[in-house]
Amino acid sequence: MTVHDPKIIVALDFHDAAAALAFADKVNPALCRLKVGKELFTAAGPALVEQLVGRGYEVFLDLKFHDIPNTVAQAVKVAARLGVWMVNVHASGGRKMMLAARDALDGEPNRPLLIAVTVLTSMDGADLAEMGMPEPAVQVPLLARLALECDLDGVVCSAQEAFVLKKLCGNDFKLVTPGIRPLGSAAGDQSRVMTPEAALEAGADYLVIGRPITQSADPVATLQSIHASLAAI
Ligand SMILES: O=C(O)c1cc(=O)[nH]c(=O)n1[C@@H]1O[C@H](COP(=O)(O)O)[C@@H](O)[C@H]1O
Repeated sequence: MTVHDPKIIVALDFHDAAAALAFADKVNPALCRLKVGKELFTAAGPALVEQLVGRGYEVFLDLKFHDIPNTVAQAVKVAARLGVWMVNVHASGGRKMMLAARDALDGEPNRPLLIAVTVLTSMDGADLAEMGMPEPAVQVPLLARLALECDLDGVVCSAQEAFVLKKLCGNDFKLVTPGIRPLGSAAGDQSRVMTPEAALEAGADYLVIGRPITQSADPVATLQSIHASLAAI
């Protein structure tokens, strides 16, 4: 099965490079993009990212940078030089941090998409309330507007917020949505979840899917069956 501009980003949350490369060798860049997050990057580092890029994959480097502006700016610049397609920061790092990250990428020959995490999909209203923050329906649009004002390319949010954010931030502002759960799969630690079909219908541009694919008995068949369900929309 070949998919043009695949919407599915598979989260390669593996302990080591061998497991990640074994998965990458079973699928192909026309079928999915790949995400390298904190677990895999801590284990395998930039060399693994470059290997995946070398195999033709568009790689989302998900290290959710959140630090002082200069530190984050330098980190996203180094990420750009690894050849990644997308890199993220935490929107709660604030305007100055996001502007510094954005400026640092100007002039990079291979500028990755720069996106900001709004509220983690593992969190619900009660989690935010005990940190003195409003519910996701309020906090996510607030942080998405801030990211838009800083000229970022989009945000990570729950698909539950996608419909509102597309209206608020416009069609070109990319919505990257984890917390995707096909019917019947366990939510695990995710709180704000949606099925792949509902997420796409709500306006999500990219669906980040990890365990429902990587921990299924046949990951490639699961990925293909999710694609088939999306093609029917
Ligand atoms: O930035 C992310 O990718 C991210 C943001 C967020 O709010 N929630 C979230 O789950 N993620 C990542 O998306 C992936 C979801 O994986 P599964 O829950 O296994 O599908 C993980 O790698 C998370 O680190």
